[in-house]
Amino acid sequence: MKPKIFIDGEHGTTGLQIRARMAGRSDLELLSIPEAERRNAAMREDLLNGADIAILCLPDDASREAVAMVAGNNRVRIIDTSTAHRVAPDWAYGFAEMDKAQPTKIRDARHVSNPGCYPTGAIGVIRPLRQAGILPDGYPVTVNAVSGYTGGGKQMIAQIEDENHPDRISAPHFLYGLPLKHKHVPEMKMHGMLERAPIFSPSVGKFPQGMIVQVPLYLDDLAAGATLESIHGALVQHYAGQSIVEVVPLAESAKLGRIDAAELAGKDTMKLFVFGTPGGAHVNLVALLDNLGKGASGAAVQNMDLMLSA
Ligand SMILES: NC(=O)C1=CN([C@@H]2O[C@H](COP(=O)(O)OP(=O)(O)OC[C@H]3O[C@@H](n4cnc5c(N)ncnc54)[C@H](OP(=O)(O)O)[C@@H]3O)[C@@H](O)[C@H]2O)C=CC1
Ligand SMILES: CC(=O)N[C@@H](CCC(=O)OP(=O)(O)O)C(=O)O
Repeated sequence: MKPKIFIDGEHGTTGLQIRARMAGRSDLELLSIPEAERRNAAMREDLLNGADIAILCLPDDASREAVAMVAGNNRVRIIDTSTAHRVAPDWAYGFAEMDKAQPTKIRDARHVSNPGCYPTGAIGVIRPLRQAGILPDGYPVTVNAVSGYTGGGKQMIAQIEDENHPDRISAPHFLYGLPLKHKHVPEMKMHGMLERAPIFSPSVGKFPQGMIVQVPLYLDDLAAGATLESIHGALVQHYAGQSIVEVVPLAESAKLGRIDAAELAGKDTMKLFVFGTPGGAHVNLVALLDNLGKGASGAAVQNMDLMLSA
């Protein structure tokens, strides 16, 4: 029998992209709710309970409600794309490349939380350096990022694309999260293995999909002897043997004059760069991804496939 998959929130930004990735998959049976019934709790509860894997593409509160709807049903496994369960100890964090043991944890989990888009980039560059002993305890990490506007879901898409929207956003690029309490900070801290919460400054650009996450570091505040090469080497070693996260060779990065935030739009991969001048004092770690690809829907499908491989 084919595994039954229900995407709760399938008519939203993340849900639609997951559905598009599943189109043409003859190995799955997709359970679907008509768009007009998307908030019909009784119908959702039936579909959730009829699924082998339910993928939640909902706001945090609605995700918690959906999990409660299947609480008595041990058969249903869940992938939650919201922030609701990303630091919950009994949920597997769905970033398969962050640790050698992670694919097995995801494969065998009943509950998987899909990582945030920004944390995928930040954890992607920070965690390998923590594990390699290069980024010391207590280092004051900062994370600066720009996202495509689809990261704000249907509401922000309308604010940017609809010229008649009452709360229209016309800025070509804007900062937000200004009180420095963004909902992604706890997962960056936990899964980045950081002692101190990073200072996270997000922004949005007037392009639909794509993301740049930057983590600049002072070399002389890292472990003794840290260089561009040793940092790059730690990333290369960490990501050896998989095909989703690419660590761009130092020589190639050195030739780049600029990074295009939308370069990986439509792709489910992530590129990591190490920038700086040999012998210089600073290094800038950069992650490039699609906020809806490896940052959301691509990762959800990757996690679903891992879970189905159990
Ligand atoms: N967009 C992105 O880049 C990323 C998003 N995520 C996360 O994915 C989740 C979904 O985000 P996104 O797709 O962008 O959001 P959207 O607003 O685009 O879509 C959410 C969908 O959920 C529906 N919905 C809202 N409340 C309920 C409810 N109580 N019961 C049933 N359905 C409901 C919405 O319906 P309606 O149209 O009626 O509001 C809509 O169809 C969020 O938790 C978000 O944080 C994670 C990573 C990246
Ligand atoms: C541009 C924008 O608004 N981005 C969202 C994050 C993307 C998202 O909703 O994803 P998570 O579920 O990972 O939070 C935000 O900053 O709240």
